[in-house]
Amino acid sequence: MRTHSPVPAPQLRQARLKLLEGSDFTDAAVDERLARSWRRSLAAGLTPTGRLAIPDNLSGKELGRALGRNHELLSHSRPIMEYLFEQVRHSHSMVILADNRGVLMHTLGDADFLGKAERVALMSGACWDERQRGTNAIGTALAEAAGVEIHGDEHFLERNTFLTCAAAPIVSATGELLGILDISGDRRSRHPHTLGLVNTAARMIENRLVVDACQRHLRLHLHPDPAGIGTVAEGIVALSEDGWIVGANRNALQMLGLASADIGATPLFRALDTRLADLLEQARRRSGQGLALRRHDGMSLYARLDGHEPRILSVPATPAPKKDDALSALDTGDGRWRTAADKARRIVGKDIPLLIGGESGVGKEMFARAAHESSPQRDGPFVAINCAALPENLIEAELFGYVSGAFTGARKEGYIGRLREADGGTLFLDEIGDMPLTMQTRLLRVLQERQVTPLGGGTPVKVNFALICATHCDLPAACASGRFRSDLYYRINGLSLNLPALRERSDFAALCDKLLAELFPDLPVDIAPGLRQRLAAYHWPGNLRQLASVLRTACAMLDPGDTRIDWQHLPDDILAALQAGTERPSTTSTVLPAQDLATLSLAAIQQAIVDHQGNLSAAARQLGISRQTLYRKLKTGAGQ
Ligand SMILES: Nc1ncnc2c1ncn2[C@@H]1O[C@H](COP(=O)(O)OP(=O)(O)OP(=O)(O)O)[C@@H](O)[C@H]1O
Repeated sequence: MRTHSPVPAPQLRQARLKLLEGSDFTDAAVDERLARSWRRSLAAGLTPTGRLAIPDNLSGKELGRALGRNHELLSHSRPIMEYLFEQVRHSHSMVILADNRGVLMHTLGDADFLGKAERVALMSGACWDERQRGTNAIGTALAEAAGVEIHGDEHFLERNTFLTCAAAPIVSATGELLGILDISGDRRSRHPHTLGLVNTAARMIENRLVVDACQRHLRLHLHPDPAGIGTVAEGIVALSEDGWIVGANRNALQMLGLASADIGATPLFRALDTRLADLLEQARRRSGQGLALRRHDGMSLYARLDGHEPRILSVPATPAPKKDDALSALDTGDGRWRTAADKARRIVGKDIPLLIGGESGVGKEMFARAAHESSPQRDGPFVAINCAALPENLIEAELFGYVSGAFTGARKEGYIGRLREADGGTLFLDEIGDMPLTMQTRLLRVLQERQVTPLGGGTPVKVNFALICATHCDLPAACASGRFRSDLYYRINGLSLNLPALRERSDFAALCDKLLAELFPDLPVDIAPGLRQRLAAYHWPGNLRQLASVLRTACAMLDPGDTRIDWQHLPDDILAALQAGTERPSTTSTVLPAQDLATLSLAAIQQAIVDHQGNLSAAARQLGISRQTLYRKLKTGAGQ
């Protein structure tokens, strides 16, 4: 556990003996970390010459699942492990990747050493947690969350003392310990630079993971020396659209004086003497050249800005004060969503109609309900009508009601209609752009006169409701082409808000946690970190509705007692999309070009219809969209 020359074996053996006798063994031979590790080994019930209590290799099936869970880590580590192996080839060594439980995932080794290694279970599926194998580089690096070298007799178990090992942790963009990279070899092959080599390789893997996980974010590549940017020593910071640090590698945390717990909880301006808007302005002025930054203590840092330009800069750089209402209960941290909620809060109860735009499934109806529940009329009814789903010949009767015997098939006692049902509460007209023109005229009259006349005559009845409309379509364009009455458009558009598509949101992880907590309030289900990153990069044509449906299905696939969603639990269509690489590609914009998106959506819809032998309802269910939405998307080439 050192970078200088190893301590002679007899001295170490004597210190270990003292430990076993319960006397003080700490002296120059045993550094602090090694002493801690030996004590942990002893506390786990191990003795240096004792036999392993339980055979701990994972079965083939368990290993397969572990490999699935660590898919991202493995795919980024493999090329670097191969490179590393080239450096140590013919030195009786092997390169090992272990997961965050110490289970060996992948090994590359010299043939002559592999046989020896297998005898002590240095092979895929074996677990090298300290509690099972005593002090060893992999287990101890995990326990200490730091790079360590364990040489010869520093190993707690006698059977492992022929080894020399150096291991370094691999940490995710959000500070989670993902696994351990290790070089193990015959103790005679020890090289003083091995730990440095492993540490560097682990940082290279981390940098790849951070860039991959934060593809859709603006990234700051930092170093105190301009020449350090782009090297393994660079710091990488990912920023949300509203200027919060949402990911970072360990180099960056060190450069900014932050801890991993600060990721997601720190705005950029708290770490650096700049705000996101100033940074972007500087980047624009210096077009492509490096940026000069300063920490609050005056230390200079140089940076390069990479990734996507935020689309919205007008969001507040500090989080809005926590509001205890139904809208804040839906707030999972996205800047654009929060801005929309703040605006909605200002108009509720003020007789200003709200018009909510956004793609299908972004949560327009949930937003409308929450706006109602955050309003003074929250104790009144919330009446939701989907204008696209109502058959044209029934819509009039449904909305305005009718008197007894108004038409064949009408209820004997008549019907007051949905508009009157909303009296004293909120009327939510979903897909208002799909309302037939004749109906638009009647609705406009109701909104102007504030009274409803039922079909078949009868006296007009006063109504009083707050109005919220939602649409996926471009209403100004519909007005221009005569499909929507512009006087109605102005009447319903007191305040218009656009909710962001899921792929544009910066709070994917928090959103998943919220959905999972809602689905399983009593079970702490989570998503394997690698998979979560890939899901975050997917383009989600069905938005939150699709995400909720995928998580629901994945949860249903969990074995009893399992609480982690991984690749094998995903529905086939998502799995295929992720494997085919149809996640959001890293373009220079946070949003896919509309044309590409339409093509992808259409392809996904057509595939779903084929998968379900033409059954549109089943295809819509699989995609997590309504049947009407599926029809519409087919009609428009998946454009809206
Ligand atoms: N904030 C949220 N938290 C949790 N789940 C949400 C949220 N918003 C939406 N969802 C999920 O997405 C589904 C669709 O939401 P909603 O019906 O509000 O979307 P929409 O934009 O009105 O869709 P459409 O345009 O197709 O009518 C909900 O049933 C719910 O499962």
